[in-house]
Amino acid sequence: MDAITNSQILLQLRTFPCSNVSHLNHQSSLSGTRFTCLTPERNRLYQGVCVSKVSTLNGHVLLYPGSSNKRRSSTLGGLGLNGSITGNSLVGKICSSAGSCTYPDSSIESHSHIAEEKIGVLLLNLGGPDTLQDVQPFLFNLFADPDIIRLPRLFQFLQRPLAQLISIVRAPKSQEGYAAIGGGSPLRKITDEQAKALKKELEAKEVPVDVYVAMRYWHPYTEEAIQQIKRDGISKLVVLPLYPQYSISTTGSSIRVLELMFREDPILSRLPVAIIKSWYQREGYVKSMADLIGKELNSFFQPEEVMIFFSAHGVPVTYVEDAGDPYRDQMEECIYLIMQELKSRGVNNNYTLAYQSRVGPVQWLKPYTDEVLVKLGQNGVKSLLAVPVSFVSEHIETLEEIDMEYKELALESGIENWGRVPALGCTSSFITDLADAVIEALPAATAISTASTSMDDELDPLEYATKLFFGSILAFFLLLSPKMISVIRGQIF
Ligand SMILES: C=CC1=C(C)c2cc3[nH]c(cc4nc(cc5[nH]c(cc1n2)c(C)c5CCC(=O)O)C(CCC(=O)O)=C4C)c(C)c3C=C
Ligand SMILES: [Fe+2]
Repeated sequence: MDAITNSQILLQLRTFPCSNVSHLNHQSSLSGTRFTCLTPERNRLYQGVCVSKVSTLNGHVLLYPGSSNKRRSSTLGGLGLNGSITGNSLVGKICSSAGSCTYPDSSIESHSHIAEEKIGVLLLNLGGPDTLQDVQPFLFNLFADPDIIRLPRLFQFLQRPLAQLISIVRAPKSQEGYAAIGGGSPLRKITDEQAKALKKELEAKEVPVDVYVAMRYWHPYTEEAIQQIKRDGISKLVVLPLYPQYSISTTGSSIRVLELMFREDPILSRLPVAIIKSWYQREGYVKSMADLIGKELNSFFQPEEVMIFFSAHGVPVTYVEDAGDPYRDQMEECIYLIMQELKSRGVNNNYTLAYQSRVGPVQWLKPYTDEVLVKLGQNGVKSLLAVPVSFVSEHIETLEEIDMEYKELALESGIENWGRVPALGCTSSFITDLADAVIEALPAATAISTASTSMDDELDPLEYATKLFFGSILAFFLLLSPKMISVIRGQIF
């Protein structure tokens, strides 16, 4: 960026795919030089206003501001933390507020301010226990999340006691799993390595950033990362979940926590933020997955005979069917894109998708991984390549559930040749693609909106008290009922 003067660093894009920008058709009422940019990757038009000049540097498209110092609207993806969840509409989009797009103040203020711009990248992940002693408190944090155990509003006051109960009952089984993979989760170490690799890659692309790791249920907690971001004086932030597909229970939960923190803090609420909600459809990711699959297929004696078995983390079916979680749609599209890429390379293997890791008595997304493995074995499939597709790092569900439990089940069911594709980790083509995603998101960063969200909808106090009273009585009897206790013991854990 050495050749760019301060006033020129307004916006920076590199091969900006329009699918990553929300509300492209929105027309600004403010005057400014129009521009159109044909994105080389997808051959789509990218349009905007209020930009006086377009040029390129180091492969980045630079958009220069108009002369006004005032806040202004544009058709660039203006971001808030309160993007709504609407099925496929999230596909490939950066979180957008209500469709209005705003240049962040920091981008159009004085030159000296721009010169001080410090970009931060916040990696979101789930977190995992470092030791076996951490397992129960980690599980408590997880089950206390209203995006993981989704209680009706009336029963939400039971969230923490229920989390305490479930975490204590579940802990021994989880501890067994973590003990089998070395006594703790490798997630923190791998995520730290990914953070370092991303920083290095962005520096190589002449976009210096600080990268932070924000775990949802264990250290380093999201709150810790955000405090560090404040201390470091970050002036623009890109939020990048390490989940390729969006789910209410993963990316959605972390964003909700961020939203709460940002809305309450006068400094954070003015910080321009861009959130990349999902990125499973990015060419770099799809190609990196196809590379890994192709490589593992070649380790089989007869690669073309191998069934490619995509195993995705499940979610309860109500998330998708009642709460509008786009996770299943995104997962199916993701598998389709990976298979298209493999076909273009001459790989025409049979493939299937199933969902793993269900917890509790409710129905989860089907088909279930264990059931499909048994059926495939019974149907005569002899070679199978498992592809974990919800995560980009190794953790308990790849190292223990897939490599141990599912492998054993598959071999017992008649499958003779078993293989598993490793998680992407720090694969260089993947890290490069994440770096590109960050660069593409930067121009759309905007300060959090102060508009109210659905979370602000308050109940009438009398209605609330009544519901609480009757809810408590009902919950008390439910929890004490012997039938309920046996259901919890027998079916959930
Ligand atoms: C009970 C509900 C759960 C939902 C819904 C859920 C969704 C979900 N989770 C991941 C990724 C991970 N889950 C991990 C651990 C984990 N998850 C649950 C429960 C739900 N997950 C539990 C109880 C646990 C603890 C482990 C266990 O006891 O089985 C992890 C961390 C693994 C580690 O190594 O520590 C990840 C990562 C996704 C992607 C997802 C929805 C799409
Ligand atoms: Fe999980």
